[in-house]
Amino acid sequence: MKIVLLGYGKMGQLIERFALKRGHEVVLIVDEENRDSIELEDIEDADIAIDFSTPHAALDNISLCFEANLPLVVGTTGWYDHLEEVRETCLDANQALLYGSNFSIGVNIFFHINKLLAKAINPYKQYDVQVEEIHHIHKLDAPSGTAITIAEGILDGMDSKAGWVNSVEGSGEEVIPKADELLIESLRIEEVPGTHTVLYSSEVDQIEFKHTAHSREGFALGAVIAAEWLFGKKGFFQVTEMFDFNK
Ligand SMILES: NC(=O)C1=CN([C@@H]2O[C@H](COP(=O)(O)OP(=O)(O)OC[C@H]3O[C@@H](n4cnc5c(N)ncnc54)[C@H](OP(=O)(O)O)[C@@H]3O)[C@@H](O)[C@H]2O)C=CC1
Ligand SMILES: O=C(O)C1=N[C@H](C(=O)O)C[C@H](O)C1
Repeated sequence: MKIVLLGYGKMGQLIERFALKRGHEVVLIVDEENRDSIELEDIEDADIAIDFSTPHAALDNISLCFEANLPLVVGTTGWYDHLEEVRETCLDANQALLYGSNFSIGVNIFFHINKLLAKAINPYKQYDVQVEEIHHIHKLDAPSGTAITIAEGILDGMDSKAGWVNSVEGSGEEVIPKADELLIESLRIEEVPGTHTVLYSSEVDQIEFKHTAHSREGFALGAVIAAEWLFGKKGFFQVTEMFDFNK
């Protein structure tokens, strides 16, 4: 496939490496410096775009790809407040977009088990639940997109929680969750690639369910596989639709 990379930071550069390894061609790299000079004709002949840019840039990049009829994989997080309007535009204009807060296979297995775990614990009201995410200090958004997906999975399965709230360690803002609010605690430490933990606590014990990324490689390879999966399709997809863990 001829790939346009939107964003060429930590993830964009790694995705290029995996794309080339899997026999694809990177035909254009777009970053903050050249974004304003990109015209529709620069990207129209490509097969697919992969966006790992910034929460602020992602929406503009999505519009550009829709205009150019270019299918798009979006790994960027922090824009999900606009998810519904993007979905409608995508479907109305007969375009193709696949997004995901996390493209690693391990985290997608984690998402699946997280939902099952929440449903299993739901009848046992003595357990309270909390999510913790740890990332590097350069991360622009909080909570992480992955933590939001995990929280949504828990809210789906647990009647005792109605929504989530976020607290960022060291922000100086104290967040005390109400009984029906799920706390997502965000920590920013050095160069941590991404660690997510779900904690169920009762007076007598604690259950910890944890995923630790050792590097960004799983995310990057997953994004290239997602582009291969999306190629030739039309519609609005989530990365979770690529997997069927019930087979
Ligand atoms: N879904 C997943 O599996 C994963 C998602 N992510 C998400 O991906 C995003 C990128 O992460 P990461 O690579 O670590 O971040 P980086 O900050 O390393 O890279 C972001 C890149 O985007 C560029 N950029 C800024 N504005 C634009 C624009 N308008 N158009 C195109 N590119 C632009 C920046 O350019 P410049 O340097 O010139 O400013 C930079 O090269 C984040 O939202 C992160 O949360 C990260 C890992 C996994
Ligand atoms: O910014 C990152 O680095 C990551 N972002 C994604 C997120 O917000 O969940 C995925 C991964 O955890 C790394």
